[in-house]
Amino acid sequence: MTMVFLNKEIRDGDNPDLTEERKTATFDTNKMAEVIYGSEKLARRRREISQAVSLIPELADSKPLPFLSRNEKILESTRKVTALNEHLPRLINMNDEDEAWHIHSEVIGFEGNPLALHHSLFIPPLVIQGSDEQHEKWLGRAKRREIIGCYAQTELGHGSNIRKLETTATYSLSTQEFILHTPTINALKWWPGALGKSSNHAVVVASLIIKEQNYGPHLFMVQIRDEQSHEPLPGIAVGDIGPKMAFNGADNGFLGFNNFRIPRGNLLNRHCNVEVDGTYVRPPHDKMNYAGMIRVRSRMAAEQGTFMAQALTIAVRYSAVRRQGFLENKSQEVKVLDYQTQQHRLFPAIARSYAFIFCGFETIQKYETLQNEMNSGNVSLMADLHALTSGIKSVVTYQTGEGIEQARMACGGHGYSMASYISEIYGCAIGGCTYEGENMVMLLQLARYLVKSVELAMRGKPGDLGPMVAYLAYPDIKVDLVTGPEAYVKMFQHISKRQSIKATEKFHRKMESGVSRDEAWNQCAVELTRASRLHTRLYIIETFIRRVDSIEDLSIKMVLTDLMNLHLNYELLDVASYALEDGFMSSTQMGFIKNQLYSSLEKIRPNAVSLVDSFQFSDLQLRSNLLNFLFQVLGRRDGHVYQNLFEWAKSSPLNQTEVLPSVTQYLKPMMEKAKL
Ligand SMILES: CCCCC/C=C\C/C=C\C/C=C\C=C\C(=O)SCCNC(=O)CCNC(=O)[C@H](O)C(C)(C)COP(=O)(O)OP(=O)(O)OC[C@H]1O[C@@H](n2cnc3c(N)ncnc32)[C@H](O)[C@@H]1OP(=O)(O)O
Ligand SMILES: Cc1cc2nc3c(=O)[nH]c(=O)nc-3n(C[C@H](O)[C@H](O)[C@H](O)COP(=O)(O)OP(=O)(O)OC[C@H]3O[C@@H](n4cnc5c(N)ncnc54)[C@H](O)[C@@H]3O)c2cc1C
Repeated sequence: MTMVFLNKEIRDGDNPDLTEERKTATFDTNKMAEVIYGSEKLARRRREISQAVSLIPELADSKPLPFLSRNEKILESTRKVTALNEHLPRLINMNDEDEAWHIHSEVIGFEGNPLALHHSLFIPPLVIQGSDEQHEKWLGRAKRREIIGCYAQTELGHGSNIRKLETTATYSLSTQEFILHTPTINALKWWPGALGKSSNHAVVVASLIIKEQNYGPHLFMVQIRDEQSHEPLPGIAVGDIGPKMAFNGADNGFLGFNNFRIPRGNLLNRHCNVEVDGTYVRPPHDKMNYAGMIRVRSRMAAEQGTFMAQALTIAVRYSAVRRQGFLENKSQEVKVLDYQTQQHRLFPAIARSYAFIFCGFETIQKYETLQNEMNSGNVSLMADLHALTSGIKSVVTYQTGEGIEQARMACGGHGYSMASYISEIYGCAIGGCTYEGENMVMLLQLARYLVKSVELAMRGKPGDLGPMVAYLAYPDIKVDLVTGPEAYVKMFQHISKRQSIKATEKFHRKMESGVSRDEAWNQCAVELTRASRLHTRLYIIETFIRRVDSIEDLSIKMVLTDLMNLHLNYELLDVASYALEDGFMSSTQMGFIKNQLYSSLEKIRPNAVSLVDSFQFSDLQLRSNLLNFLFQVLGRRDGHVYQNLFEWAKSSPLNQTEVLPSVTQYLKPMMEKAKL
């Protein structure tokens, strides 16, 4: 029987320790899901989709994924994604990217699949950079999945420094074609997802050469495999790059061109062009060809926030059923969730998950505004959003990695087992520190923007600062943290401003002492990245406060206020040394922050399970309950962990036979030999 209590679904037969947690929570998890996902409709749609997926057996994993070999993983992810495509139009709104993302994560898990990049990195650059005529030619085919594509930018020798990509696209005046060529091994495309074995088309980024002049990286639509035989076309070398830390259900690949010709019309030319006579038509912004990367980065905060939320759902539920050690009552061991250290490990990460998701919705909206403006020829918002998303991408991926690793450790030994699924989530999430721009490189991009802003403020032009950096010109007025969130923001603004100014001044001093600009920049790089992180963390705090301010439901507002206070105190404590250094923060204030932090942990404790339940991840999504399989495992909603761990172990392929060949071939002879 299911009893609904503030929508927390207390189910007969659930582990009583979890039931107890759900009963004591002070808010309605459906209402919280509406805040997390943006509206009642969006949250409800997620539940409906999860429910629909759970009723379609062919969308379930046919075996536990960690027991599969690489080939089996690719076969399984391809089976599921093609089966899913058959059902999609019935299950989701096909124009809704969030619904598509959600359903893929239910069905595929974190292993990746050969069509993931088709939708997220092949179609979007075609939409952004392709002309109407090019949309006519390829977009329909791509959307109907008549062709499969990927995004091939990174090379063996260059990823971060796009300007130095070595793949060339040389315009031939005589044939009006581009000749794609890979001049060296280093110039092989390397890493693109789904390139290795699955795609037959690629958006290829290559340096455009016209009459021996290099115009820098441009995007080209390239067919790489025959549509019938799927064999590589003559002049193309393509294959898989081998197993990776995660994403092993996907075929990241390499690609080389041997003077491979494509028509002039294959340069994606909505914003730039090469005329028949070789005249180059410039785009409205120098970095227009990088716009697709801003798009992906703008989605990463919400994406990474949900990755961390999944690991935390597993760890918090498990911590509520895991009993070990004693507190006051010596007759019953305590739930490990009652230990302050466990709370300190998990609750700030829950707060960050919420913060990243809220911040993510704002950045996605900002990108949509940019996209609309770009479509009408206005590129003035690009620089701001590039700077902002560069910082956010770097901070959230790093902190998500930290949070997931804490979740793993919080599960003790069982966290280390793949039965927890946390290692797979971790491998996928921390890829984000590297893909879409290596974190240090992107922090330094934001630092360029901060340094310029400080210079403007120093030149007495604070009016020229955008709203995101206006605080760089604010006067330093001491704050009383007791007054609430605004005081925390002001304290953080002071810290961030001071670090940006210090780094800029150091950079200037270096140059004044005769060091070249680039060398001076490098000698200040650590300080500059610190400024970028502080600026970004301040921005995330502000978005959290804005979101909580906008909530009307009192019970939700109260628990989110607790979570926000935890976030404010945890973040400020983490960077307090910057404010102690110049006396802006006193040691009394430092003590106040710590006490607030500990009291926030206590306030959140009764709501912890419901805070993670509110993300409403299905057991399938957490790989914690596979259809047709009894085992699975740590994050399961019903909390029956131990018997399912035992089922999991019994299902290991190693246990399908009592005596393994490793024993008969090697251990037995060794032991026999030792007896002689
Ligand atoms: C549920 C389970 C699901 C699982 C799936 C989850 C996730 C997905 C899985 C896997 C990942 C998938 C895909 C990954 C794809 C990729 O990684 S694609 C490759 C991405 N590559 C990069 O991001 C490369 C990073 N490098 C760069 O972007 C540029 O090289 C860099 C910006 C660092 C430098 O460019 P450069 O041309 O050299 O510029 P400068 O440094 O000289 O700067 C000049 C000015 O240009 C401004 N600028 C730079 N970029 C932009 C931009 N995009 N927009 C606007 N302006 C830009 C820069 O600010 C400088 O301005 P100022 O001179 O300071 O004014
Ligand atoms: C899971 C995954 C999926 C991917 N998918 C795709 C894809 O679909 N398509 C695609 O084209 N690419 C893809 N990539 C490639 C990815 O975009 C690049 O690996 C990434 O941009 C980093 O570039 P890099 O490998 O050249 O790192 P490098 O730049 O070589 O980084 C190595 C080190 O050098 C440092 N460094 C480099 N430059 C600077 C600098 N200027 N200042 C300071 N430090 C610096 C970095 O901080 C880092 O510590 C993927 C990568 C991964 C891991």
